[in-house]
Amino acid sequence: MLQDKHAAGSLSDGWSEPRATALLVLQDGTVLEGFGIGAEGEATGEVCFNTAMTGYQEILTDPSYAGQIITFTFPHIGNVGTNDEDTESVNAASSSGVRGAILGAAVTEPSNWRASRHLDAWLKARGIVGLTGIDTRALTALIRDKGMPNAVIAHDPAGNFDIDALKARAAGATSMDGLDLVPLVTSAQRFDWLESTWNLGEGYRAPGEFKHHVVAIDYGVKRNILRLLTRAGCKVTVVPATASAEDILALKPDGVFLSNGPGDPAATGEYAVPVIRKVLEEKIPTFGICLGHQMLSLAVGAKTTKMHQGHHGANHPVKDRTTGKVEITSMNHGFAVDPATLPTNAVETHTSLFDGSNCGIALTDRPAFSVQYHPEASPGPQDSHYLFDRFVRLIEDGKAAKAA
Ligand SMILES: NC(=O)CC[C@H](N)C(=O)O
Repeated sequence: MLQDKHAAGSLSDGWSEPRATALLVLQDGTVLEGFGIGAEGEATGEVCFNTAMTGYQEILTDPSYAGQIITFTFPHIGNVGTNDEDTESVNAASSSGVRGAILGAAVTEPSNWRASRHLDAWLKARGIVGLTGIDTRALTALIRDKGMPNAVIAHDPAGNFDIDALKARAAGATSMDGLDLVPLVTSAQRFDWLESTWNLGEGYRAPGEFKHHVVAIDYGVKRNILRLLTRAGCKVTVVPATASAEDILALKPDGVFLSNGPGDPAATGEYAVPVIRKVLEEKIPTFGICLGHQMLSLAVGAKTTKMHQGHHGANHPVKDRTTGKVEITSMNHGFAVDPATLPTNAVETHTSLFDGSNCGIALTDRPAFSVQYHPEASPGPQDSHYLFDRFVRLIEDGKAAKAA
């Protein structure tokens, strides 16, 4: 299993191995040696494992990972480099997403026609501290057994580390429980999403072609969600997580979207729930993804709990109980809605086939539904794109009912 060469505080045996330029120090005092990549310095956060085999740039730029360090179970990360399109964060503040990256194999020279930058330089530019050469299988097994630990990654090309101090910082790191991390990643101001540069043909809509107006509450929204809402015919206005219900209603939305985002949903719910309750009172069609799902669930009175190891990957099977169909989904969450706490006006529509956890709800007395996983994927399979059409149908039904 994991070796702790540093139990006695010495850095290496002094002659047989190249000197470590980065250390991963877990809260229980376990120390793993590796080679630093990306930004130098230290990163502290909760370590979770992601099992996706592709899409590392989208994963590393998903604002939902703020406050976390990702260990990739797929060993070869970085071999297609990075590019200018696969960034999921929407605004500059979202560069404060994931804090650290743990990789198995050393990063090779990029080999892909889209690559514009080596992963190492890209990580450095985004301030993400990384290390390679870690036994990520053993680390994943440890997380599976003990849950997601807090940890510090320290990267120093000279290999000078104060191990006792690092151990103390890892042990003293703030728990994710109770942390509202949305302020780190939400947009500072309202804006209309009119990204034209992504368009490569199919799905593009010029501003005049939009059929519906959706207000997206930005708890850390991913770019591909905005793209898919746009593709479904919606003009999207993104508002900060702190926008009041009055601000949102003044925009006269046909639908409201509750985005994904980082941290403990219960903490964000303190200010998000009252806003969502007012939107629901107005019977505005509402769709939530991940943190947005947790916010809708909290708004109707359900509870969220912290998961043992969370779900982070691109191959999670989920059953849509309304159709009986199984979809392979993209997931990234460390908290879950406790289905036993759902009120009678909320039904569980989706369930994880890995562990039976709640993956979606729909309200019976309001036009609102949400899913715990990421139907926009990015990365991941596109099985769940149908949910964007489901949202648009809800909007169209709402408009038809108003007109009648
Ligand atoms: N992707 C997300 O929106 C994550 C939601 C929440 N921060 C969780 O970990 O459960």
